[in-house]
Amino acid sequence: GDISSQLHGGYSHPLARSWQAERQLTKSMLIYPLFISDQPDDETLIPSLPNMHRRGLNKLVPYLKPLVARGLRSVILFGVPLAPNCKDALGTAADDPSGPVISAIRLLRKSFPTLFIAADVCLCEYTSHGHCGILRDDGALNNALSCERISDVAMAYADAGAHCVAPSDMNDGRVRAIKLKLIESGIAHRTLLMSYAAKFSGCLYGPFRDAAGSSPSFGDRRCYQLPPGGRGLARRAIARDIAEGADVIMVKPASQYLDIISDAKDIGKDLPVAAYQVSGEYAMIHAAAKAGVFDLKTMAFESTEGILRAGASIVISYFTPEFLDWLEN
Ligand SMILES: NCC[C@H](CC(=O)O)[C@@H](CN)CCC(=O)O
Ligand SMILES: [Zn+2]
Repeated sequence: GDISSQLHGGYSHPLARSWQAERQLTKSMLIYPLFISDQPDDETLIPSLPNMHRRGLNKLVPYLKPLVARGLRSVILFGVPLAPNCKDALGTAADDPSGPVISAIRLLRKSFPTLFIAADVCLCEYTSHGHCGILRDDGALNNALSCERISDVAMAYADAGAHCVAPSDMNDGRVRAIKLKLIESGIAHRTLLMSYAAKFSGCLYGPFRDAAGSSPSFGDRRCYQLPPGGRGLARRAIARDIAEGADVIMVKPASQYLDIISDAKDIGKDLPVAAYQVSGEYAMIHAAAKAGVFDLKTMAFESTEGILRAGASIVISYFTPEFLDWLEN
């Protein structure tokens, strides 16, 4: 055939193959999720999430010290309130000043001055009903009350010193509500707003819900997380959150939604796009590797390279500790 039919020469050498990628995975792209227990000495393995633990305040610094030394740059905090009867219809415990997330923000800011600390903002870990907001009598989310409450929780985390607040609730207009309060209180200049803009309902969050005790007590999240087929809705939600002041747009889950990551980069070409490889994706890769389908490390990289290829430059990944080692060698 003519000369243009010959491509092999462009990627026959390993270095030339690496040049074909627009983005390479680096340690600074990784955000590591942490489950913070309200029991100070807790350090409990999470059966459904291989190698993941929930940890109390007394166990956090010793655990993170070697990871920060190996290049950990960022964490995102999820509270796991275990105290009996601490959950109510408003998720009051979410912004308890002595609660797990606010205490951990203060502790980590003090202990690791260079660590970028993001706080997930939602109510589902703290509400008696397990939904990501405040409910109406008919069981649907009360949008106005939920945005008011979510933005209050975001403010509490930002006031405590979080570098980033990340609303994962999917209430309409919560990004605007948070941004307005950040501006009004004069801390918008030091707080990054990362929106879970396109977050889909589905079966990939089970292990997380086991870990965080955040399953809905009735119904599901199909009326506020996006329908898996809703590409247009995702594009509209991404455009809306950018207009409302999001500094980073996140897509979640990741591997089953690479087209959405690509859309997010297309719509938000002037913003960094993040993707969250969720608990179900992570557990599935571990299960398949254990079953001998593929090598764990190879698939951890291959799935993440696909997420980067789609347009993400930030990855929330439970593989972060391993990547710190794998990227070193
Ligand atoms: N606020 C929703 C939490 C949501 C899971 C759910 O829908 O219950 C995600 C946390 N942001 C789950 C993350 C994961 O599965 O890893
Ligand atoms: Zn939630």
